[in-house]
Amino acid sequence: MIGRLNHVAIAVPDLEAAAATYRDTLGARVSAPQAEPDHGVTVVFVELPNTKIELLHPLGDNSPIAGFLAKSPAGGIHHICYEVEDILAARDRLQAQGARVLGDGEPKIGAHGKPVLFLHPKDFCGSLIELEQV
Ligand SMILES: CC[C@@H](C(=O)O)C(=O)SCCNC(=O)CCNC(=O)[C@H](O)C(C)(C)COP(=O)(O)OP(=O)(O)OC[C@H]1O[C@@H](n2cnc3c(N)ncnc32)[C@H](O)[C@@H]1OP(=O)(O)O
Ligand SMILES: [Co+2]
Repeated sequence: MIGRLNHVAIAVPDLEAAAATYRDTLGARVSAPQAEPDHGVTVVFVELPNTKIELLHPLGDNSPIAGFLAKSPAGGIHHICYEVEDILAARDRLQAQGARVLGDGEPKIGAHGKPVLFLHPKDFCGSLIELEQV
């Protein structure tokens, strides 16, 4: 069901510093910061030859990544995103197997303009999973 690795997301306490680290120290191509108010984050994309890194910083009072950064103030890997061809079919199959789909279970439009869903980390080896329909 899952396909390519779309991105790995890293929650960071200082977005500008993290972008500079990837651009200046690691020599990667990084985007300008992009506010995603529907998701409670500001994101910088790092373009790699085979995938993307998503640098995430909390936006607003109820950011879903605030608790994660409170527990890991230096930042850390927050989620991995796999591509799926049919996100509703994937959701239904996962729920039928007992997996918890986060939020109201309906896909939202993600940072790449495609529908996304999140799966509870406790159901997937301690890793938060994002599914993106491509
Ligand atoms: C930019 C848009 C989009 C894209 O297109 O790419 C994005 O990526 S948006 C990214 C941000 N959005 C989300 O993360 C949405 C889904 N996330 C959530 O709903 C919540 O973050 C969460 C996963 C339910 C966690 O909520 P929180 O309130 O922080 O934590 P809890 O205390 O309820 O956590 C329960 C349990 O899970 C552990 N946990 C939390 N976050 C993670 C994580 N990222 N990876 C692994 N484990 C995580 C947490 O430590 C708790 O464990 P215990 O302490 O053992 O109970
Ligand atoms: Co993401």
